[in-house]
Amino acid sequence: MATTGVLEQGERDEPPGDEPALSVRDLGFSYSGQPVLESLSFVLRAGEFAVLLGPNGAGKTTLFSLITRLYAYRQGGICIGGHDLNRHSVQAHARMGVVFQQPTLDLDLTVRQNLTYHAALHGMAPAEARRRASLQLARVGLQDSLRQRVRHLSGGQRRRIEIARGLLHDPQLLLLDEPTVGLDIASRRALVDHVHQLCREQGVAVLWATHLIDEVHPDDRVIVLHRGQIRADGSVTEVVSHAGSASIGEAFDRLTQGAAR
Ligand SMILES: Nc1ncnc2c1ncn2[C@@H]1O[C@H](COP(=O)(O)OP(=O)(O)OP(=O)(O)O)[C@@H](O)[C@H]1O
Repeated sequence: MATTGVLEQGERDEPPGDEPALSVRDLGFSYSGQPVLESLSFVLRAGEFAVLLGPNGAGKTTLFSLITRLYAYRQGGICIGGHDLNRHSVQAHARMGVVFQQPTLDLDLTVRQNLTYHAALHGMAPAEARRRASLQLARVGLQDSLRQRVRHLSGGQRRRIEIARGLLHDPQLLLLDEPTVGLDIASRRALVDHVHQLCREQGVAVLWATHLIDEVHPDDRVIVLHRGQIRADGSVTEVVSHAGSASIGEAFDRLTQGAAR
């Protein structure tokens, strides 16, 4: 089970470069005194694809809200590329891309405008922004859509554009919160396969949150979250064996006491 190696956090301004893409240490969080995350610890290495698998209400979005600093945490720590999120948030977030559960593209702008606007927020010069937009769009197979208005694209294409946007500033870590919501089965499968390929080709670490068991690939690392606690963390084989089950679906059911059904 992959639960070791969490960093001593916030000790350095410039990490040496071999730091984990993401390290979460003893993280806890409550809404109005009601605990929703309890002592979460895990480390995500460069190029690793991890599925954060949890039923509705497990705490996946809350975890993402802490990593993106929508909410502040007081218990535990988060480091991105070795940068402590509370102490060096600008450096930490420069190394992270996000695809939120709710789409956030401007439908009335073109694909290029959406991407270059985001690049400007990251301080990129216009020529560099255009170069990177073309590169990332080609990687998601949408190089011909630059001048199209987002409103005219399909749900699957829009999600790919959000992924291209998340990768525009060449982050070490890509977070995706239930990115297949609203897509049909074929588009879902294509998107999952596609992000696996990006992960392999670009070496970016991916944390993919979902409650859908069929989005787990056989070689993935799986972190099972239930009621704010990590119930298992390891390869598919390890999680299945840990739960004493015959398949990852059965293991998920057992570890979440059927909450996923
Ligand atoms: N703003 C909030 N105020 C109070 N409680 C909240 C708030 N947001 C979420 N919760 C509660 O925190 C728990 C975790 O919710 P969260 O949205 O993080 O889970 P999730 O795993 O992302 O679920 P889903 O798959 O349904 O999005 C749930 O019990 C939820 O009701």
